[in-house]
Amino acid sequence: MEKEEVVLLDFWASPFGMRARIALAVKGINYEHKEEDLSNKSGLLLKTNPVLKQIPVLIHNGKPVCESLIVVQYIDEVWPHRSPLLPLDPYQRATARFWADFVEKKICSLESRKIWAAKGEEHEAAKKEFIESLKLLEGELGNKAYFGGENLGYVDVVLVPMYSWFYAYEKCGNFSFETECPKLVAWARRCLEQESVSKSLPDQEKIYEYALQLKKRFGFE
Ligand SMILES: N[C@@H](CCC(=O)N[C@@H](CS)C(=O)NCC(=O)O)C(=O)O
Repeated sequence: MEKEEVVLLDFWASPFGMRARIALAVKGINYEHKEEDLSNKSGLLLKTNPVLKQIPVLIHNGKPVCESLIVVQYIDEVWPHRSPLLPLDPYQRATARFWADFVEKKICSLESRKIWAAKGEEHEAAKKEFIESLKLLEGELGNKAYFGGENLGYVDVVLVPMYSWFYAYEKCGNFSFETECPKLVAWARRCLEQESVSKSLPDQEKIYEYALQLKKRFGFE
């Protein structure tokens, strides 16, 4: 088999980049990691994602794949034999995609950033909606170890990066995830026992410091 060339354009604090990192780690793929300076994007990023100019971009044998949900699905399809992420059954696949889409709309949305970036009523409303969404996710998790069942699956890979931001959300939002959603916190800790996750997620304190810098930079305080 010819040697594969896999490159990931990434940014350390990005939950979207973390998804790609986890999926590659789960599959055991060797790749070149290129850290982007998002205030001074590389020519390679502009060339490989000319439409959105965002990370992550997975470049597989010279061909770019953009958008983290699509990147994770691509990784699963190209390397299907090791640790499948999406279920084989079409209905279960559709269900996993539904919840990944839910995470995208409710957990990773611009609205949820108001928990750490906004004040007053805006902040309270964002916090309430965010916690309600997490509780719905807890319901979907049920008594399973992972959203994927006994093993890490697509929804786990899509959601768990947000755990690295939870501490920043808690500190800025003045609430406790452990109190609000204990089952989800236990799930996140379980995911972190897997090396593919622990080595892909940055330290929560570092993310908190970064969130404070962003707040200052965008004039939120
Ligand atoms: N929907 C995209 C979101 C990616 C995204 O927001 N990337 C951010 C970093 S967290 C980025 O590249 N920002 C630079 C910019 O928008 O100029 C995905 O899932 O990949």
